[in-house]
Amino acid sequence: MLRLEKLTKVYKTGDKALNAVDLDVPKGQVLALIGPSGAGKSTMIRCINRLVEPTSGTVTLDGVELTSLGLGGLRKERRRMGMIFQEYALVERLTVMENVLSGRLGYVGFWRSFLRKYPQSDVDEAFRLLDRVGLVEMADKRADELSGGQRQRVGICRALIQNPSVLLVDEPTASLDPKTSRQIMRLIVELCEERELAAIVNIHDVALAQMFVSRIVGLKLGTMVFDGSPADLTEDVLTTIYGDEDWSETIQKVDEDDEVDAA
Ligand SMILES: Nc1ncnc2c1ncn2[C@@H]1O[C@H](COP(=O)(O)OP(=O)(O)OP(=O)(O)O)[C@@H](O)[C@H]1O
Repeated sequence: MLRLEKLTKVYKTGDKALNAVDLDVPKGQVLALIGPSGAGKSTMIRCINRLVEPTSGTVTLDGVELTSLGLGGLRKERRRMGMIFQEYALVERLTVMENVLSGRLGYVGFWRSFLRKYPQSDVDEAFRLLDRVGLVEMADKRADELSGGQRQRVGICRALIQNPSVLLVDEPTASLDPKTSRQIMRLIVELCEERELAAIVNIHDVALAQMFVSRIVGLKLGTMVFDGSPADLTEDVLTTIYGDEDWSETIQKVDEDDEVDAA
């Protein structure tokens, strides 16, 4: 279970990016974080693993308070937080297998990681994960030979091989076409269910979020203004989060897409 209590971030510039956010994310739950540009979504994800230091408030993961840890303790706890990024952040000249195994760098010793010599159990797990996401045939390909969707699958495997308890996912589909975006969201949700992982997915595409996750949190100017199910995300709620627009198309699109999927 991931718990945020009164999490607040004020940047040096005076920008109040997060305003006393309280949030519990239980195991196995995938939560979509929506909100306009500048609402504080990236800041929230980065405060959880302390890539950005919160100004006040606490973050607790499975009973361990991350916000009070020193550097050594934080390094250890970061293993339990898998990150998935919009731009994949793969090492282009390394193979798919090497990129996946790099997720184990927090566990293996300095020399092993320097020589890229991983234990056989890690290699076996990497093969299992690649098989699960349909990429086992690609294990020896270089990362720069892959399509966007394939790269994101590698990014997912790299996060999962860490054996995390939570996934922090930043715009996973922003660079992907609509069909691949759905496949990636579906995969993330399925894997979180299978592995009982909590996940926070920062996502701009509201319809995509509604289609796949059971809980949506809306941020506006650093404050949580919505926490509910996709069905509760009405036009009025979207207006509260994003401002005045005609939202009927956005919401309607979900129903139409579901029909296409079912066909
Ligand atoms: N390093 C920084 N220094 C100063 N202010 C920052 C910094 N990073 C973000 N901010 C400010 O904090 C607020 C929240 O930004 P954040 O990037 O978290 O929003 P976001 O919801 O993720 O936006 P987007 O959807 O565009 O990525 C904004 O006002 C932004 O200008």
